[in-house]
Amino acid sequence: MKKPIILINFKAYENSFGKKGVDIAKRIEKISIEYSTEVILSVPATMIPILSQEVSLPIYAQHVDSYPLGAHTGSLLPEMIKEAGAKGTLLNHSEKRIRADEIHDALLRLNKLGLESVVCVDRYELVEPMAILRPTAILIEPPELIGSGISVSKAKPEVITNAVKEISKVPGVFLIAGAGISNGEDVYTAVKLGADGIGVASAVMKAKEPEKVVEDFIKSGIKAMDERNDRN
Ligand SMILES: O=C(CO)COP(=O)(O)O
Repeated sequence: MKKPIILINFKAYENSFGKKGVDIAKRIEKISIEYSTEVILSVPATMIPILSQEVSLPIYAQHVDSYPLGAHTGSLLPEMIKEAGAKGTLLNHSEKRIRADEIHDALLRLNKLGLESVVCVDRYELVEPMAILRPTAILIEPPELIGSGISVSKAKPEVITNAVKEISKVPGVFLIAGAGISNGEDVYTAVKLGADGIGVASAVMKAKEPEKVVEDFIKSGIKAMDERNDRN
């Protein structure tokens, strides 16, 4: 993953899929290329094949099941998203919680397949226990702020600073902060507090000009990383 990490969760908005989904992905790709950075798009499963072909950005699923291949109707398995072109997946988003044993099993599979993984947690006490299962990154999001327009950076900066302390115990796992991220200032603050980047959905997916919002995020993330002397 490239810092500052900007992860956009498409969720299931009306413009998350179909032609509108491709259009928004392409607009984000254009901005990302302009700033020589990388924006991760976590998209509905149906969009993985087309977006993996049409845009050069890393495409993630939003969830995978941990069942083995076989008789499991309706399942989305790590092998399937890999074959569809995904580079990784979110796991345990607050809108798609799974059990700890399922997270463990899914991570084993994903790591074996060479897929990246972002495990979501709702509190800092879960950062270290999840990080030792070796995901690529942990995404910390207080659920009450998700979709609120009030950012974790402003409303609960201590969630980020505590999570940063916890992640430092497990070298090699990135920390992403999210929930309510709305503007460049929110991104700047999150990164200055020690996060490797941000996760966002509504501020981008509901925007009239999503590429402008993403540009503001990228510029602010780069500025904060440069001030930390920590950009790669
Ligand atoms: O859930 C989120 C990203 O995974 C955050 O959602 P919002 O950016 O809408 O608060």
